[in-house]
Amino acid sequence: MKLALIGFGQAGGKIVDEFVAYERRAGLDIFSAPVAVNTAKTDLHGLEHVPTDNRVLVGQARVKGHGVGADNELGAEIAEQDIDEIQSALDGISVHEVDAFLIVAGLGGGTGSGGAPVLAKHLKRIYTEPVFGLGVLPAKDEGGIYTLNAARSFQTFVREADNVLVFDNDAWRKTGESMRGGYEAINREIVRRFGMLFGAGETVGNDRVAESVVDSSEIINTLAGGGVSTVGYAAESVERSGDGGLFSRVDHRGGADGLDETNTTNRITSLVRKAALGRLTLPCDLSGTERSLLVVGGPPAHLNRKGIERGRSWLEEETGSMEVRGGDYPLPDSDTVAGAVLFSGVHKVPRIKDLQRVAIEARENIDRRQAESEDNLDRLLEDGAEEISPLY
Ligand SMILES: Nc1nc2c(ncn2[C@@H]2O[C@H](COP(=O)(O)OP(=O)(O)OP(=O)(O)O)[C@@H](O)[C@H]2O)c(=O)[nH]1
Repeated sequence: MKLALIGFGQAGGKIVDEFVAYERRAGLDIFSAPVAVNTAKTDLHGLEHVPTDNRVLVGQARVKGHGVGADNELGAEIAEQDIDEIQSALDGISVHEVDAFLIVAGLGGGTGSGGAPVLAKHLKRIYTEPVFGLGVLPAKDEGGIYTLNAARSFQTFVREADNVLVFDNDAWRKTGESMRGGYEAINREIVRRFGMLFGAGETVGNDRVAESVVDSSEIINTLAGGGVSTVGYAAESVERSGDGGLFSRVDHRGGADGLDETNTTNRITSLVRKAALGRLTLPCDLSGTERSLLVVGGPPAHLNRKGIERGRSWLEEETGSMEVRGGDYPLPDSDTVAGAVLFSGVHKVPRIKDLQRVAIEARENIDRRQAESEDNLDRLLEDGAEEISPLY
C-alpha cells in the first residue's frame, strides 16, 4: 500500500529514516515523500534518508531548536501552533496516490508524544484517507515521566487516529544492553515487521502477481474499526529453486520445481503459529482480537494457498474471530519465507493496564514533590490522583 509517512520527534524520525532505507533496499515504492517533524534541530540533522526539504523544525519561537525536554503538553501546544508548517511539508504529497497516513512517534518523550495526536486530529479533519499511528512505548526503567507521558499520549492518540499500531520497547530490550545501544536493532525489527505488512500488495518492479494478493483495502479494513494493533512475525531460510515464478507453484506433491507441497504447506502453517505465539510488537492475549491479517512472503515457489488457508483457520480458532484476512506476497529475490500477522482491535493487553498503573504512581510522586515544595500537602490529599487523564 502507499503511505504518507510522518515521523514526529526523535524516535519517529529515526524509524521513518529506517523505513526509507528498507524501501530502497527492497526496491519498493511504498512511502510518498516521507516527512520528519521535530522541535530539536540536531535530531533532524542526524537523519540520513529523509530528504532535507522534508524535515520540519517546529516550535522555534518557544524552544529555539532545542527540543521540549520530555514536556509533552508543550509538544502538543507547539504542534497546534505550527500545524501550518507541517501541513506545508505535506502539501508536497500527491494525496490522491496515498492509501493512508502513518504517523510514527515515541510516546514517552515530549515532541512526538505531544505532537502525534494533534497531527492525527488535524489530518483527519483535512483528508478522507485513514490516519494510522505507530506508537512506541518506553521501556519500564526509563523513569516515571516517560511512563506518564506515554500513558496520557497513548489514550489521546488512540482516540484521534483510526488505529494505533504499537511497539513496546520494553518487550524488545535485550537484558544487559542499554536501551540506547539497542535502538538500531529495535528499529530494524520495527521496519521488518511493519514494512512487510505495508509492502504487501505493492508489487512495483515485480511483474508476478500474487496468487491471492493482499491489497491495501484488506490492510485498511483490518485496521478500520479503531483501537490498538500488534504484529507477530517469523521467518525461515529456504533455498531458491528454478525461476520461482507463478507457474512453478506446486499444485501437487513433487511439482515441476521439485518442491514438496506438504513441506511448503507445513512450513507456512508452522510459521503462522510461530509468528502469532512468538514475541509480538505489543505482547497481548490473542483471544481478545477483533480482526487479523496474515501475510506470507517469500519466493513464489514456496508460497501456497493451502498453507495460507490453514494458517487462517488456525488464527480464527486462536483469536475467536472469523474476521481473518490473508494472502501472499511474492518476493522472487528473497531467500526466506516469512509470515507476518497483524492483530487489530486487541483488548487483553496487560502492558497497557500496567502502564496506566505506573503512570498513576508517577503522577502521585510528581504531585507529592510539587505539593511538598509548595508546602501544600493538604491540596494533594484532597485531589487524590485516581486515574490518568488523556493529554487533551
Ligand atoms: N524504538 C525506538 N525508541 C526510541 C528511539 N529513540 C528514542 N526512543 C524512545 O522514545 C522515547 C523518547 O522519545 P523521543 O522521540 O526521543 O523524544 P521526542 O519526541 O524527540 O521529544 P523530546 O526529546 O522530549 O523533545 C523514549 O521512550 C525512548 O525509549 C529509537 O530510535 N527507537
